Amino acid sequence: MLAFPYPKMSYATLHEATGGFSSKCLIGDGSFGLVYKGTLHDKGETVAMKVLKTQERTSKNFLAECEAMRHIRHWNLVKDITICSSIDRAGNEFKALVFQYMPNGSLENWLHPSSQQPGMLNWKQRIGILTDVASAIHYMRHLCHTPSL
Ligand SMILES: Nc1ncnc2c1ncn2[C@@H]1O[C@H](COP(=O)(O)OP(=O)(O)OP(=O)(O)O)[C@@H](O)[C@H]1O
Repeated sequence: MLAFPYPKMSYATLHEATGGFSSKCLIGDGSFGLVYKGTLHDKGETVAMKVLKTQERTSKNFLAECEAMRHIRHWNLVKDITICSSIDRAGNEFKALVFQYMPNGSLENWLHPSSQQPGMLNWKQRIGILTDVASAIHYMRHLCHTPSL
């Protein structure tokens, strides 16, 4: 088990929040894991949770990544709420990151809408996004070079 300095969520809480990791709650598939939308029943809060793929679950970098994310404070970067490091019902190692839920979908889909979708962003909005992304990258670069991390 990982030692983590703030409250972790249990597997049971995440299981309940997603109706047993139901396909109806599946909202994304990234390189590190599947992303589910869930509702925390005690708080009524909607969250996104990234359930790490098997090969990532044993990664020694997991805790280091969580620790780095704990320091992120930027208005253009999603906040992580907590982690779950547990054993699932089948007895396998289970690791997930829990984030604030972003209701507007993927930025990629906004920038490159499919042919069925109207292109909803004008150039002024696109330049705004460009500036925001540059600001977040600048912040992350600075954070990576901070000696205390
Ligand atoms: N906090 C969130 N709120 C809402 N949806 C999210 C959130 N995080 C991820 N998603 C959805 O899940 C998808 C996959 O996210 P993820 O971060 O795993 O991968 P990615 O950034 O799209 O790609 P990669 O992991 O390859 O860099 C996103 O495209 C988005 O649609």
